[in-house]
Amino acid sequence: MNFIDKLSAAWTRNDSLLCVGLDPDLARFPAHLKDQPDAIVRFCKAIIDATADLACAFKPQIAYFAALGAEDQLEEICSYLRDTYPHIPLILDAKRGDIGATAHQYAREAFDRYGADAVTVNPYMGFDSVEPYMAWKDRGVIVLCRTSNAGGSDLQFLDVGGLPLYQHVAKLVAGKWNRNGQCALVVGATFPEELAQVRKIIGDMPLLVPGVGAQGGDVEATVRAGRTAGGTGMMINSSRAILYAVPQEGEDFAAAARRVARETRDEINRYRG
Ligand SMILES: O=C(O)c1cc(=O)[nH]c(=O)n1[C@@H]1O[C@H](COP(=O)(O)O)[C@@H](O)[C@H]1O
Repeated sequence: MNFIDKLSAAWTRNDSLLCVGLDPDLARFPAHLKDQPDAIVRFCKAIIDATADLACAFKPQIAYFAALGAEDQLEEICSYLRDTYPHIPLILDAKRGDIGATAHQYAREAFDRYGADAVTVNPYMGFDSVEPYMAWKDRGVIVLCRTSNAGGSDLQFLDVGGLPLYQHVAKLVAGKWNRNGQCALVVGATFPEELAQVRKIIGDMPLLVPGVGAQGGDVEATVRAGRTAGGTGMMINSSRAILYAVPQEGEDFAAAARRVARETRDEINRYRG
């Protein structure tokens, strides 16, 4: 099953547009895990098990692993995800961008080494830097469009032939670049007006929408702006707010993560229409 079909099936099966981000930060781990050699694997597996029935996707952020030299732990987590929850898409957040020959190596890393269903990429270097990922026709290529950070406006709002650059990217990716129907776009939940503009341009193409939770994006505004007519079309990502939810009485970290994931999923569903 290709990425888009797998995502559609996960939206339905778990009645969820919530993407759980896996951004493991040892400094924020529970004390009993911090000193364990396999702390990252144990933490991420516990989060995955606690939220798998509430999520439409999982999104490990590669920098959190690579910074610690923990790529082997990322591999183990990815293979656990693929084996245990094969119906849930695995998105590798790597935001890669490079010349074609190098991009091909990044694609091998994402799709062959980690077995990701989709990867995030940066469009700044143009089509020949994105095309190598498309050789894996059953995988998704998720292109940065209007990112969630304030500084995204520095370039993404520049006027290009009468359109802000991010809208130009949306048109390109939904049109010429989407040869195999495997593309999606990243638009931050922190910018619901732009999210609505992008949705108008791209039809039903899926959107990865980070920025609810720790970055303060408004869930209602996000869902109303980004949903498709069918009430889907988005992977709304939350990472830190779920991973580091403060346990209430009787909860461990995984139960707290589950509670916040459920609340977030349910809040999203309230506005899907
Ligand atoms: O591509 C992404 O996932 C991404 C794009 C973007 O515009 N903004 C953004 O925050 N992200 C990622 O989404 C996650 C957001 O994490 P939280 O702010 O903790 O929910 C991080 O892993 C970011 O790297």
